[in-house]
Amino acid sequence: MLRIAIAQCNPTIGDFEGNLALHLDGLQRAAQAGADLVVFPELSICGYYPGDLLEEARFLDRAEATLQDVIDATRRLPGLTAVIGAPRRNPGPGKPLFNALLAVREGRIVAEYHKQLLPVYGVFDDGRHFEAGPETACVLPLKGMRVGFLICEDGWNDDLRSYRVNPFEKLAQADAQLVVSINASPSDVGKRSQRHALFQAACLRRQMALLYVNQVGGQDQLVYDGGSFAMSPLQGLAFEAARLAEDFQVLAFEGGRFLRSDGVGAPQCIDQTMATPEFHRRQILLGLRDYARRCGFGKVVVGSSGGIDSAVTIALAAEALGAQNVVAVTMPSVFSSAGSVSDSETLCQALGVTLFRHPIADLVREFEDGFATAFGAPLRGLPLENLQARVRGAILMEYSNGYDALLLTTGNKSEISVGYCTLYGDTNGGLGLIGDLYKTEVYALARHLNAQAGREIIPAAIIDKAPSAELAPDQRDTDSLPPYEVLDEILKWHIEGSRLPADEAQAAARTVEQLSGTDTGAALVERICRMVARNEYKRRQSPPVIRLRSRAFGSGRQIPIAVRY
Ligand SMILES: Nc1ncnc2c1ncn2[C@@H]1O[C@H](COP(=O)(O)OP(=O)(O)OC[C@H]2O[C@@H]([n+]3cccc(C(=O)O)c3)[C@H](O)[C@@H]2O)[C@@H](O)[C@H]1O
Ligand SMILES: Nc1ncnc2c1ncn2[C@@H]1O[C@H](COP(=O)(O)OP(=O)(O)OP(=O)(O)O)[C@@H](O)[C@H]1O
Ligand SMILES: NC(=O)CC[C@H](N)C(=O)O
Repeated sequence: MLRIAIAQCNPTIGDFEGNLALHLDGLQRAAQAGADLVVFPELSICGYYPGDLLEEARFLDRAEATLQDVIDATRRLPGLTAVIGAPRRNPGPGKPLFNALLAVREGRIVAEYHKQLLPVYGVFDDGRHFEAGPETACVLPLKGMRVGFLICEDGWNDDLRSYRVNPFEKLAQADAQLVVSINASPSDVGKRSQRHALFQAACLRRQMALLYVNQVGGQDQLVYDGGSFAMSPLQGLAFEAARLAEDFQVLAFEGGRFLRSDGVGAPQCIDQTMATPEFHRRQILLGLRDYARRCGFGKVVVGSSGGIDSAVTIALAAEALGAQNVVAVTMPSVFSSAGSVSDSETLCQALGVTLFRHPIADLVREFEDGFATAFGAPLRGLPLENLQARVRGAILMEYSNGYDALLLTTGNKSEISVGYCTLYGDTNGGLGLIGDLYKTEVYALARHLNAQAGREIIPAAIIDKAPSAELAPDQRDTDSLPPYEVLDEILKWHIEGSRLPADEAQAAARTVEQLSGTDTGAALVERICRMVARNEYKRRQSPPVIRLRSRAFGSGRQIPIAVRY
């Protein structure tokens, strides 16, 4: 019987002392539990993905020193093999490094495996710094069992056949009984079930069991969800660790089956499935917490308009960081409705968030006068609308500078897509929480947050009011845009396409097909697609948004700005 510990941890890129502490803690706990094997995630020593930090000699030296410290620590823990991830220098031709898995025991490296499949698509860029490892299986005999190793993308080709090499198949040919895969796999809607389906098919096809250990935590716009799992052809999904939280678990493996750590009976497999709004909530909470913590912010500030986007942002921030660490600012102008202030007050009272009031009418008037005096013409129309957003943006950045609070931007994916937002105005900020949610999904999340809290933390008045930027008299979003129910379907069809779940993809395609049946409908679809293309420049200058779907704006989507298309 093999006793295996899963160290589902949250390493910080470049925090070598912190990452060493995570490893030492994992080793200690594994030894105390009598484990034979403890498994950490991909690049656990330095955190995934360090990008061009991998080009810095000091970074690599520190990674090497930390790895050595972990190897040395195993000397004091006889009988325990640790599987860790680290960059390794490539003495041969090609890229300067390997993305390596090291099995270490009693102060020695007993197996070393180099990732063969280096993803260069979406948010991944492994091929930028790493050389592919040799196309051979790495198998370590352990307590009479043959344990084979893979690193993340290596396991994704058994079915997809996107690469010429198939490391999963190679392990089957090498008679591995148990595959141990170390991963840094970011989560998005549907990713968990995609992983399960893909690996379940591979395990069945090759008749091998799998232990999949994933990193957890937020890294810039990406969130890694953990959800490490054990799977076997005999049992299917036998165990799943916590999702979107650190976890440490011990299982036993014998006769092709995963068992409880004491070797008696099947492990308890708690269903970690989440409804979509709950996944959105949990992913955003973890993303914000880790972003703020890693960047050294204890507090955040948000402009509170009395609208749904700022309300959901404030509610999520209060849950992630504690209401005492969130500050909201209401900044009424001459066009603001009474509700913009009173609804902000009700919201902030319900959440326990401090609300400051900073009217902007006088400031806007000063700008108008200055503009007319300097340029000889009055400021009217869109420039005047944008000025209000920019004055608010400047005030929020003043607060951010003055009180060391991270400014959260409140844009949703619908408006970011079509550029319905003011550059250097409401796009100001360091991080966007709901920028990967279409407006209709923001409403769903608001309702979910209320249901979760068991009370109206987001007042019904905010959920029920017609969306308005309140930058001109009686303005409604529908003056410039189609209703969000229609806009969102067009955008989902255009931006997410086949990456949507089948039912959503069909609904979006159906809406676009119906619209395209009339001249005005077809023109609308065309106009929206053109708006998306024309506003790439705004997105390029906007803050990162927490990624919730595979096609989030940001690092995984590369579209040139200065194009005619
Ligand atoms: N290709 C390019 N590369 C780099 N920069 C480029 C550019 N094209 C324009 N620009 C610059 O961008 C400027 C235009 O962008 P910008 O100043 O943002 O202004 P613009 O996009 O013209 O207007 C903002 C829109 O967002 C709406 N809005 C504002 C605020 C809040 C909300 C809401 O409900 O959330 C909606 C507002 O009603 C209006 O429809 C140009 O004057 C130019 O300086
Ligand atoms: N009166 C205001 N006081 C404070 N902040 C404001 C005010 N109006 C707008 N903002 C800030 O600018 C952002 C954009 O707001 P706007 O009302 O123009 O559009 P929105 O995208 O519908 O957002 P929301 O649903 O939050 O109103 C708001 O989320 C908020 O952060
Ligand atoms: N780190 C990696 O190799 C990630 C790629 C992989 N297909 C995933 O998202 O899970």
